[in-house]
Amino acid sequence: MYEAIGGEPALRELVDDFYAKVLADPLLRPVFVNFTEQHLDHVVVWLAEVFGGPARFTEQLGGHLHILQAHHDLGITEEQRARWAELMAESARVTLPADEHLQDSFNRYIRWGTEIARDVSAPGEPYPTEAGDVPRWEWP
Ligand code: HEM
Repeated sequence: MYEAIGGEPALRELVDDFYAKVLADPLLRPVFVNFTEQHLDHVVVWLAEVFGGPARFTEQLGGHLHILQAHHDLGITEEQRARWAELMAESARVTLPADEHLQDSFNRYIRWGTEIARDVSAPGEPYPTEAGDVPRWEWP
């Protein structure tokens, strides 16, 4: 799927387009008060690994455990999760190949991933101390 998407350059375009939308969104902007350019790089590396590209998130950025910890205690509401997924779908439509199965598969991953982010971020959830491997999304 990484190759079908267009590799890292396509994911970079996707993520740039997406975070411009996120930072302009009244519902999401408050969640991203500590946003840095590095965040963009890390999300590109994460998505690359999930979709079958290089395992750099596992090797260099702390793997699955780090991403769970990064969302701890953010208190992401269902409304924020849904908006995040909606903006990501919009960005995928304009930056990724217009292949129906690819777009569907991408959005199914996003739904799954945002539900995990919402759940791990809930107030009172314990700080994550263990996690499995970074998931690899199967496609088609
Ligand atoms: C598929 C779903 C998601 C993916 C792949 C993802 C990806 C990431 C990654 C890779 C990081 C770590 C960045 C770093 O190491 O610097 C991160 C942090 C963060 N994510 Fe997500 N995320 C997802 C869902 C969400 C949602 C739904 C929200 C909120 C609506 C959110 C808000 C944040 C925030 C605020 C941080 C920064 C935390 C900090 O200050 O360090 N994420 N995300």
